[in-house]
Amino acid sequence: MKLKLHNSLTRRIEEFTPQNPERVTMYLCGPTVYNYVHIGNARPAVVFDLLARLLRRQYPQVVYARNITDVDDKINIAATEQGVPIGTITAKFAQAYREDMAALGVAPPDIEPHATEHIPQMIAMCERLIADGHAYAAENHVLFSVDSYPAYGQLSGRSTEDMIAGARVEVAPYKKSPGDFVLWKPSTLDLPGWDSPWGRGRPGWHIECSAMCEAHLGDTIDIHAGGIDLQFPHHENEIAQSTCAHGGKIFAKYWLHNGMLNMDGRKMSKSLGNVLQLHELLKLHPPELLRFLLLRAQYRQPADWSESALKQARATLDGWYGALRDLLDVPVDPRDEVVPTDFEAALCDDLNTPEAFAILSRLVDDTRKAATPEQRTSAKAKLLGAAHLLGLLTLHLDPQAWFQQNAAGDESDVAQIEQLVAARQSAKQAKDFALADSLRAQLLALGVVVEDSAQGPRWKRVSIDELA
Ligand SMILES: Nc1ncnc2c1ncn2[C@@H]1O[C@H](COP(=O)(O)OP(=O)(O)OP(=O)(O)O)[C@@H](O)[C@H]1O
Ligand SMILES: [Zn+2]
Repeated sequence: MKLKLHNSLTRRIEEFTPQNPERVTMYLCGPTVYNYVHIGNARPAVVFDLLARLLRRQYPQVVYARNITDVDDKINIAATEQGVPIGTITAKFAQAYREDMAALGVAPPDIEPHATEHIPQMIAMCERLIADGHAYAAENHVLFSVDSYPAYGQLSGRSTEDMIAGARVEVAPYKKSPGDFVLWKPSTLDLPGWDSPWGRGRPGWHIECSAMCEAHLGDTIDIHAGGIDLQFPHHENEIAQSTCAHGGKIFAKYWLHNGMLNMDGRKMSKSLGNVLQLHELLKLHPPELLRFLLLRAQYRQPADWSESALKQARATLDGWYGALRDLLDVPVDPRDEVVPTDFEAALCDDLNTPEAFAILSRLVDDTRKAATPEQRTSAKAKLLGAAHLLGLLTLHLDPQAWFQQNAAGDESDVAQIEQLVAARQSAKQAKDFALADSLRAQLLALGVVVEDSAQGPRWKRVSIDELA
C-alpha cells in the first residue's frame, strides 16, 4: 500500500519512495536528558513509533535511530546545581526516558546514539567544513558560515533577516555574519570538554545530530523527523552542515514535523513552565490512555491536553474493552489478526489517525453486530489487528484488567476487592440484603462499583467525579 507523507521541505504530501527499499533509514531528534520529559516530548516518540510500525509492514529492513543528547548547556547547568558530573544526570534521565517510552508502548529504536560517543565524528565534520570554506575557526570557536550555503533557510522558508531576528542570535565579535552558528565552542575546566584542534571544547547541539546521522545512517537518509519547534534553527542548521559536509548531497529526503501539544492554548514547554511530567502522569493514568491521547489528533495538528479529553478517551477505551470482554469466549491467535485495508489506508494517508480511530470505533460496533461464531471471530480478528497496529488494546487477553487496574495501572488491592465482591454475592444469595448493601458501600468507598451481569458480578473502578 502506498504511503504518503507530508514533506516539510516541499510543503506537500508526497508518495514515500525510499532510496533503497531494502534498507529504509529514519532519524528522530531525541531528548536532551537533564530532567524527566513532559507529555509533549512523548508526542514525537509515539507518533514516529507508529510510522516505524507502518514502514516495517512494508519494507524488510527499517533502521530507525533516535538519539540521546547527553551534552548540552542545560545539562551542565543541572550538573553544577546538583554538584554531580553530567554523566550522573544524563544516565539517570536517559534510563527514565527509555522506561517511560516503554510504558507508552514505544518500541526501542534500532539505534540509540549518544552525542558524547560521537565527538571524533563531530570534530571530523567541523574540519571538513573548514577545509571546504563552509566554516571557520575564531577565538576557539568553530562557526558555520551561512553565506557559504545559498539554500540556507529553505526548510523553514524564512529570509535571513527573519531567521536572525527569530532566533535572537547572539551578536558575537568573532562572527563574520550575524546568522553564523556555533559548531564547536570552548569549555572552561569546570565544564565537560574534549581536546580538539581549536582547544578543549564541546560541540554545539546541531552538529551532534548531523554527525550521528552520518555515522549510523549514511550521507543521505530517507526520513528525518522531529517536533515543528525544531524546524528552525535546529533542522535548518543540520541541513546546512550535512549538505555542505557531503559535497552537496541531499541530507534527508523527507522531513516530518509533529505539531505541538498545548496546554491552555500554549505549547507545553519547560521554559513556559506549563508542563506535566510523563513520569508523574504514568502514576495517575493507565499508559494506554496516554498513548491513545497522543495519537488521537493527526500528528501535524496542534493537540490540546485537558481533563475533558482524558475523560473522553477513558470512556472510548472503556467501550472498546467492554466489547472485548464480551468476546472473551472467542480466541484469536495473534497470527490470525487482520489489519483491515481501509484502516491501513487511513494511516498510509499521512498518518490520518482521526480517520483510523473512526474506523476502529466502527470495528467495535461490528463485533457487537456479529451473530454467528464465524462473524464474531472475524470481527475480533479485525479489531485486534487494527488496534495492535496503533499499539492499543494490549490487554486484550484479559480485558477485565483494563477496568480493574487503578489509575496507576496498579492491581495490588485486587484480592481485597474480589473478597468483598464474593462476600456481597454470598450475602445476596443468602438474601441478607442489609449485609450486601453494606458490602456494596465498602466497595464504593474503595472506588469500585459492581454490576450484576449474566456471567455473575463484574466490578470496575470509577473515579471520584464519576461517583458524584
Ligand atoms: N509541547 C510539545 N509538543 C510536542 N512535541 C514537543 C513539545 N515540546 C517539545 N517537543 C519535542 O520533544 C522532543 C524532545 O525535545 P527536547 O528534549 O529538546 O525538549 P525541549 O525542546 O527542551 O522541550 P521544551 O520545549 O519543553 O524545553 C523534540 O522532538 C521536540 O520537538
Ligand atoms: Zn536533532
